[in-house]
Amino acid sequence: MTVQSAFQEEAKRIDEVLRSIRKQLREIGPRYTGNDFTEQMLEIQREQREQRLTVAEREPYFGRIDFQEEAQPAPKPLYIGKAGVAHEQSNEVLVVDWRAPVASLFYAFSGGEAPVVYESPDGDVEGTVHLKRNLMVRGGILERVVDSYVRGQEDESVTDEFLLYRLGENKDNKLRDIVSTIQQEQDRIIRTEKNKAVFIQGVAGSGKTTVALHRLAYLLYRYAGNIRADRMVIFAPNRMFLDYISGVLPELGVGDIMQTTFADWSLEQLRQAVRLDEAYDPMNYWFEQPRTRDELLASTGRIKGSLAFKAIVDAKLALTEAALIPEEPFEPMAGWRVTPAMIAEWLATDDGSEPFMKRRDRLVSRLKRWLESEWKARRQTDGKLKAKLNAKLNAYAKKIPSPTAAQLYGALLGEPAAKELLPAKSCAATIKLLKGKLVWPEDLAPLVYIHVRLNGFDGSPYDHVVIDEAQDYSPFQLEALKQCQRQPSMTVLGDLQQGIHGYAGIHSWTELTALFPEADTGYYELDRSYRSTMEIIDFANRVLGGMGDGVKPAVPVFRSGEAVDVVRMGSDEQRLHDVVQTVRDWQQSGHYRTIAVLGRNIRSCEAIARALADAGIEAALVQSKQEAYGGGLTVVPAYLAKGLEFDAVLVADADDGSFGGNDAKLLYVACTRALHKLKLLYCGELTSLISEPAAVV
Ligand SMILES: Nc1ncnc2c1ncn2[C@@H]1O[C@H](COP(=O)(O)OP(=O)(O)OP(=O)(O)O)[C@@H](O)[C@H]1O
Repeated sequence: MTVQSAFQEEAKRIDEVLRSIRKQLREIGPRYTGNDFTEQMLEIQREQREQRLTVAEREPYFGRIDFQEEAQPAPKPLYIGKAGVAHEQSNEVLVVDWRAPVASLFYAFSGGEAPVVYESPDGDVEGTVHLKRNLMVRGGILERVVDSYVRGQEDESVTDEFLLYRLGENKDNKLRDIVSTIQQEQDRIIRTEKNKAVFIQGVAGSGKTTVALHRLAYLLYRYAGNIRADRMVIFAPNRMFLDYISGVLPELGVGDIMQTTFADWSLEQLRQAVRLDEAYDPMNYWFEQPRTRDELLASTGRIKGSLAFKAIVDAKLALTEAALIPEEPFEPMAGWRVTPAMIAEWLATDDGSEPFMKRRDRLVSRLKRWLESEWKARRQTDGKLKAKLNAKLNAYAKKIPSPTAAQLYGALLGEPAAKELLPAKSCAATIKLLKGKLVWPEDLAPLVYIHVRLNGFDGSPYDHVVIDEAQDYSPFQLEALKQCQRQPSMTVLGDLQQGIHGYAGIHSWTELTALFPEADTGYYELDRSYRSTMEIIDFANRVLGGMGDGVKPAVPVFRSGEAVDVVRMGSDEQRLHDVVQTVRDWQQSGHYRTIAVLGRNIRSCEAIARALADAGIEAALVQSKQEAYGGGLTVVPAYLAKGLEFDAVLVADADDGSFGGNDAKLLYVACTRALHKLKLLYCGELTSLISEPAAVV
């Protein structure tokens, strides 16, 4: 078949499918707004169907795979799209949902005539693939048809032409879905079973965030009825990042998933009983200037996030639990007596995993009931006596501890065990803050952990938890989150090579994987980077290369672009002048939709933003509390750009004063934000992290 006739064949089919979709949309009819419960339920289903059909109307499908099941006489074409569609009358499947088992063939197939297998609910299905075709449909119009595999043709491997086409496009201010080009290694992770803690170590731009979001959509489809979107949660590093990723799930037909930061979530759980101390922003402190490895390792954030610190917290909680049983009996009147042994027995009959405060409340109710029954058994009637007995009960109940998380944490920090781990100065400072109901980010994990142990989790246990940028999490944070699930079902993703928050986060994945039983844990690595050109990835790999053993270089997809420029400036003034000129040139070229100027710290970025403003160039200066990312031209400290991407990136201060020998990860993060164009400027000495003189012009 010629390319032209293939195009015509597909264009005809698209028209037919679109006709069916539009007919079905028309037939859905007017909205129901009445009070009948059954009708309301049906209306929810109609609404969901309408949403699916609306997505399908924009782009009914993006792929076709011709699969011949074993024992079948001929191959059958299967069209894969974001939402499954059946014919309105015959019920024939017109489009297969990308999450359906058979669709995995489209993603997993890598060429060759050998039989392939996919897992269906009824068992493995074997067969052969005859055609793999990508189709690009925009606004209902077929624009491109690319065959990546045709059985019997000489080149039997699947080509990446369609992927390269997608990667070459410019980006706007929102991350996009990748359903049409999910790669085999990504698909494997997306389709991993639910009840596991899945860890993904992936190089910059390997699609970790994207994969995690697609995995949520997959789990909701695969385990429909068993899990719910409103019992899933995504943890991201900051609110701006949440805004950046906010478009992906709706595009995949998924709503209602909570998306939050660990800080916001913890403060919510703590019912806003404390606030973050605005006077201390750890990022401003740690990124103000280069820091040594020893400084990072000795940071109080690392200690408070450690399992050793959690052990102290657990010991304190155990003592609090033991104190639920008072030393004295409850004896409101001579001969009316409940002994500590009886109380211990009452408590022991409770479910041991019940939060302390619930057990305490239950105990007090039990004592009340006991008093009532004694009252009746002894046929008492004197109202004054009753009031006296109740007062005694209240006084006794007061002796049973009921601390808040902040009180218990503050008490713990005053004890020798805490001071053995933490500097006494730090303990005293935290206690002082707590008195003013203030905390630092590093205190949130212990506090929320204690709170949940004391009071229970506020809400239904989570069906699935996603943690993005997990290299910045501590073991204690994960322990706090584990408490909010009945069984581990998590997707935990990150990149140790981007672990720039070494003062709080992990230094090896085993710090987190060890928290789960091996049988419930999956670990995957993603090495291919889809974001940047080969030139940018090679350059970024060299920045990391200086870190020595254990570095896994990113493997680029074969997408070539311009060389990376490293340019020396004679003075700081000249440097700012060049920033303005470069930005102006890039904007005028019309090649880039998103441009970022990155600086080492907020001071450097403020100077750049001023220089741009003086030149009449509008730019958004991003600070740590930024809520949204608007695209266009952005000036942002490198540490806040993590997770984002831009068509063109200018690193404005690549000198050795800004990026010291210990800052390879930070510079790597900065360089890997660029899709198509990367330029670095420096004054004086170039940072030693860029060792390759050939790269310097
Ligand atoms: N299979 C794919 N097809 C097309 N684009 C892809 C694919 N995988 C990833 N990408 C693109 O690569 C870019 C990087 O993806 P993403 O941000 O999810 O990566 P990441 O691993 O989380 O990156 P980082 O760690 O640097 O933040 C995005 O533009 C995404 O759309």
